[in-house]
Amino acid sequence: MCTQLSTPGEYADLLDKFDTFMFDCDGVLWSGDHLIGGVIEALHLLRSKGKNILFVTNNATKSRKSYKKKFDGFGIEAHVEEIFGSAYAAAVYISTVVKLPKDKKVYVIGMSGVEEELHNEGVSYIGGTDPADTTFEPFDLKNFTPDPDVSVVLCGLDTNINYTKLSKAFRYLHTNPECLFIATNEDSTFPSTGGILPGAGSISAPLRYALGRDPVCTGKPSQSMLDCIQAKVHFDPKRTIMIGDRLNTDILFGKAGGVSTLLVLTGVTAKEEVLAPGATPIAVPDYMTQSIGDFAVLATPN
Ligand SMILES: O=C(O)[C@H](O)[C@H](O)COP(=O)(O)O
Ligand SMILES: [Mg+2]
Repeated sequence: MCTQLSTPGEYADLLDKFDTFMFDCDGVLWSGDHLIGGVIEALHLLRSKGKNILFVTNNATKSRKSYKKKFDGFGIEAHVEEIFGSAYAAAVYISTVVKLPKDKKVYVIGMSGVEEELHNEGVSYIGGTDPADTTFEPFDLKNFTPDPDVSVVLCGLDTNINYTKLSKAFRYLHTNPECLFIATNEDSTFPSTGGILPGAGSISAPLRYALGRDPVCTGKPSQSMLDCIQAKVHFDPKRTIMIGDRLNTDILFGKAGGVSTLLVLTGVTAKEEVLAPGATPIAVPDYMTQSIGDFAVLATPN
C-alpha cells in the first residue's frame, strides 16, 4: 500500500522514522542542469536534524569526484564519500567481484565518469572518450585490429555514441564468448533539462539485440550497487529510506535492499502508474509525494 504524503505532520513523521536517506539524483534533485525547487532547503533540514545522507545515482557519466563538483555548483552540501554512482559500482564490481587480471582490459562505451572510476580501481581500459572511438568516420573491419587483452565490455550512458563504438563492442563480445558484457545501468530514459532523453539502457539495447545476449547490470536495482554502498557505509535498513523517481530502478532497489521507499513525481514516473485503477506497477513505493521540495515546508518557521 502506498501512502501519499501531503501534510506537514506526515512529512515530520516520516523524518522521525528514518536515520539514513538515500537520494537518487536525476529526476529527484535535478533534471540535467535544472535544480528542483526546495531541494537545498530539504537537504539542509535533514542535515540539521543529524540525518545520514547518501546520493545513489545510476548516471555513469560522472565519477564520484565529478559529481561533487556538480553538487558544489548547485550550492548543495555533499561529500565524495556520500556519493555512489553506477560508474563507481561497475568499476568496483570489475575489480573486486570479477577480479579482472591486471594484464586484461575493459572496452568502454561511456564517458569520463566510467574512465575515472576504472582508473581509480586500477582497471585498464580502452575506448570511451578516445578520439579514435568517438569518430563519425565509417567503421571498416579491415581497419580494426582488436586488442587481445579486452576481456570485458562495459556500457554506460554515452552521449557521444556512434557506430564505431557499437561495432567494436559487438566484435569483442561476438568473437569471444568469454568476454563479459556489463552495463552500468539499464534505465530506458532519463530526465534532462527540458525533458526526457534515451538513457543508458537505450545505449546498450543495440548490443543486446545484435548479440541476443543481456549484460550483467551493476547499477540500481542490482545487489552490486547495494554491496558497494554497504562496503563503505553502515546503515540500518529498518531506519533507511530510498528516494527515487523510477519504479524499476530506485523503488525496486530499495525493496530488494530491505529499506523503505519514497517515490517522487519530479522525474520519469507519473502518479497514475502506481495509483490508477488496474495499474500494475513493477514495484509499489511505501510513500509518494510530488517532490523532495515538499519537505521544505518543515524548514519554514511557523
Ligand atoms: O543512464 C541513465 O539513463 C541516467 O543517467 C539515469 O537514468 C539517471 O540516473 P539516476 O540519478 O536517476 O539514478
Ligand atoms: Mg532518477
